[in-house]
Amino acid sequence: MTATPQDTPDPALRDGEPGADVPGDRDAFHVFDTTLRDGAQREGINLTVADKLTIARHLDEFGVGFIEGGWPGANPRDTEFFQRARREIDFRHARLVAFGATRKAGVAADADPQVRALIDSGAPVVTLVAKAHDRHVELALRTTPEENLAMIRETVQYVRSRDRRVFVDCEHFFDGYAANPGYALEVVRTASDAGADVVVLCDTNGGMLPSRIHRVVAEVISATGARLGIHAQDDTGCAVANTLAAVEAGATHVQCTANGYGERVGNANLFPVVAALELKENRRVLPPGALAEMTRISHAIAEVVNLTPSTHQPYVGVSAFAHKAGLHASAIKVDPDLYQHIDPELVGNSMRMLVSDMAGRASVELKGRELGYDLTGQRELVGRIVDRVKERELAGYTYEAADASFELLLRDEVQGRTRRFFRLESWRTITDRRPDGEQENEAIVKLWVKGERVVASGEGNGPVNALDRALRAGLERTFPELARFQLVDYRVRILEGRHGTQSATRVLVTTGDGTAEWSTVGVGENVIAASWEALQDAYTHGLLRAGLQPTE
Ligand SMILES: CC(=O)SCCNC(=O)CCNC(=O)[C@H](O)C(C)(C)COP(=O)(O)OP(=O)(O)OC[C@H]1O[C@@H](n2cnc3c(N)ncnc32)[C@H](O)[C@@H]1OP(=O)(O)O
Ligand SMILES: CC(=O)C(=O)O
Repeated sequence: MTATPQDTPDPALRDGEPGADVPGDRDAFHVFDTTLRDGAQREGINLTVADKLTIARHLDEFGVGFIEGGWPGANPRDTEFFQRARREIDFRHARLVAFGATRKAGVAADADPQVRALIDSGAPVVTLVAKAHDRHVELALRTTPEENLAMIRETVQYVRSRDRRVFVDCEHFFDGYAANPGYALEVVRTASDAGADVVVLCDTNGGMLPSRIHRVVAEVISATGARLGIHAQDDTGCAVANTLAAVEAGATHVQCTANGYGERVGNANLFPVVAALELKENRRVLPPGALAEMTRISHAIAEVVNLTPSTHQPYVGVSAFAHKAGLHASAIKVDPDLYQHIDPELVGNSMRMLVSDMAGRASVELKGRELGYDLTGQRELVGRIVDRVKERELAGYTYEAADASFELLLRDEVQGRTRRFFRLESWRTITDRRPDGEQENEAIVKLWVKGERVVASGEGNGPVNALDRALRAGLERTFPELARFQLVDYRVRILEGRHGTQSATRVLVTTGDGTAEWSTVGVGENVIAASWEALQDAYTHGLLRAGLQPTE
């Protein structure tokens, strides 16, 4: 076959770092990311080429060793990704990996268009997925066990002959090993002897538990001497544990995805895996300083895939170091280590205190400190704040999700009086359904601002929007800062469903000014009253943030 320009790996990726085969690297531990291939197999993720390039940049910056970019030749998007990644990304840490299958049964490797596409991608590393379970060979490939071994051997040899480094993903390895260990081991030996650098044992159906993974990995190393990797799906919720168990048994290559995205319920989550290896096992698997960027990188990738970051994700979730229970806070006041497994800053996260009806004095004192109030030694004041929080939470307020409303409550107690930028005389909303079916919403607010009575009105697409506009109209002349405030999020919850439409309503509002966001809460007999209260707190907090002093 005549050599085409793509027959050699991209020159920029060929020699030295980052490159194809780097002398000495064979012994290094591999952090292999497959967000762009297996992660993209998650329901609900639909990445453009631009999204994939952005994620690849984030992963390279984080310091993973390998980025599996997709399956070139399977779809135009993945093919284009490899062309553009080579041109547009100056990889500092990672090597780009093209994923594909072994040659088809009965077809020569160099004549199989899917295998050619792997070479044409220009990627210096190729992962070949191979069948390791004899039942799959028979039913899915519809070929003989011997032909499957030949498919693996010849495809690895062909890709090696084109100067690519090869990893072989043994699909369904653990199930195959349970059913026919002799054949599964033969697959590993065939791949390794043909020149695969790493033979990756895959728990494709994700049904394994850590003890089994540990035992099998140890047995395969002892029977074959091959360098092994692990690829664990998360169907039992054990993918991270399974990955760590494989490493403990001798695997030196871990395949993971950012935030655990992947087929069905997902893959081993990259972030807890690398954090465990670095912080618990004391293994250096990332460049120095990378771990401290982990929370930022995790959230940035979630943003690109357009999924809300999981608040409860280990290490990087916003709740990962959030403390709600009063007893915890009282110990944390003495030493944060008493209720935290690591210092959150090691992974770029931070400790947060939550104030709720489960808080005690220590929670309020620590939260006060977080907000810039020193409440040390003020037992009576702190006790009063705790009591008010518990009373208001009983009435339906929730302060753990509304820091700004809590800060106003705390400020009022510290100052011993309530001062605001405006005082409400009354508000009214009117919703009309016209005969033509259109709706009109209007609101009127009567306020006192700096000693003056202000009457303002507003129209909106709903009564709350009209009320918000009327409030802004009444205040904007005195407080032009309000123009910067934007409603970022608005959530309504009915508190006592059993009362139907008469239930109490809680509204949570998040407001931003382009530099920060803050959340406020309101509770009322209806959604408009609750919204008014949350909006009032939102504007008050925003004006305080802007450095203004309340007068009313
Ligand atoms: C466990 C994993 O997640 S592996 C990754 C799976 N990812 C994907 O499937 C996403 C991308 N896939 C695709 O776009 C398509 O499936 C393609 C382009 C790869 C193939 O499409 P098609 O040619 O239409 O085949 P189809 O998807 O119906 O079936 C897969 C074929 O690959 C064969 N195959 C499956 N595994 C292997 C293997 N390890 N080695 C060789 N051939 C294989 C199957 O036997 C089947 O062959 P057949 O077409 O002769 O029946
Ligand atoms: C290769 C792969 O994604 C799997 O076996 O799950």
